[in-house]
Amino acid sequence: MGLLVDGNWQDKWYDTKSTGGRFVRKESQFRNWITKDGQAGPSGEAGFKAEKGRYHLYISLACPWASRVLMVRALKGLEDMISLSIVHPHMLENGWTFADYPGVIKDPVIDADYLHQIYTHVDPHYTGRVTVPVLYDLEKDTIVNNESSDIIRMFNEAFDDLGAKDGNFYPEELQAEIDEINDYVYPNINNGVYKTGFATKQEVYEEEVNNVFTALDKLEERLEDKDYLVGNQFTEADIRLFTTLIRFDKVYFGHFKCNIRQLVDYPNLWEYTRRIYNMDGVKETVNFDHIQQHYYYSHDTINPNGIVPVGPELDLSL
Ligand SMILES: N[C@@H](CCC(=O)N[C@@H](CS)C(=O)NCC(=O)O)C(=O)O
Repeated sequence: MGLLVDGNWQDKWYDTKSTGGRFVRKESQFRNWITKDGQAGPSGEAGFKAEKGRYHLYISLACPWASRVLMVRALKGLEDMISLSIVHPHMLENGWTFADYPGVIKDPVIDADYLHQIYTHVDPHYTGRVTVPVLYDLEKDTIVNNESSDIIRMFNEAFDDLGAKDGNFYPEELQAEIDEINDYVYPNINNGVYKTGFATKQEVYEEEVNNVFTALDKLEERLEDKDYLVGNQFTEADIRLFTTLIRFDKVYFGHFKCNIRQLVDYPNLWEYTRRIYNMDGVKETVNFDHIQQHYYYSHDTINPNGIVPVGPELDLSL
């Protein structure tokens, strides 16, 4: 685990000392948008027109943020238009790597050993964390964007005229409600499990774990008489919640000590998770081996011996 400082890799764990035991996530730095006509998107510069074969995606199958992007790529049928690299599940002293492991897909750009080389390839003085997902422009040889919430919005529509599958996960009439639920789910659940697991003070942990379960209780209620979070149709809000929920009992319950209840104890949330898991193309984006290997083996401050648990067994059938 580490970061780049002026282009130099440093092996360092997250700093929670300066924040009173709290994990504070940094903003992603590459924020350009692929658009239908190459005009600038909501942030960044123009010049990234949607074209088949021009863009490449780096992901980790373990990562819930990268998995959102992989999921939308599958749901929109973009596999033949946007190529893919998958990193090794273990993120250790060199960060994400392309070392051999079942499921790893190597880097086509510079045959990098480490993902941080892709970051310094486009910016030799980059300072910051080296995260997945990364959306790369093979034509301009640069990173377009490394923020999953942006990338899923571009995939939702930018390739529609080039043969992407039907389906709009951010329809105009539901945008306000989707934004509102995202603003609740992100701090309390998506990032809430990380704030719980990475807390280095008891009182911070307790505050965060209670937040996570208060939020799960609320969502359980919300799903009492509906199948999806917003407008009773499957939207981006569900995609963003799902990639955290599918990891919940396998890693967040044990490894991150989010253990007041298991997800299987919530009838509505558990059925909802299974419903989405069984949608066309979704289960292929979920790899429990990479998920468990990553968290339990990479975070040696939390689990120093790197023992990866065998359970729990999950029945994800409908
Ligand atoms: N806000 C980013 C977060 C991405 C992120 O933190 N990814 C994790 C993997 S789950 C990562 O690569 N972490 C490496 C690090 O923090 O050094 C997004 O949503 O794309």
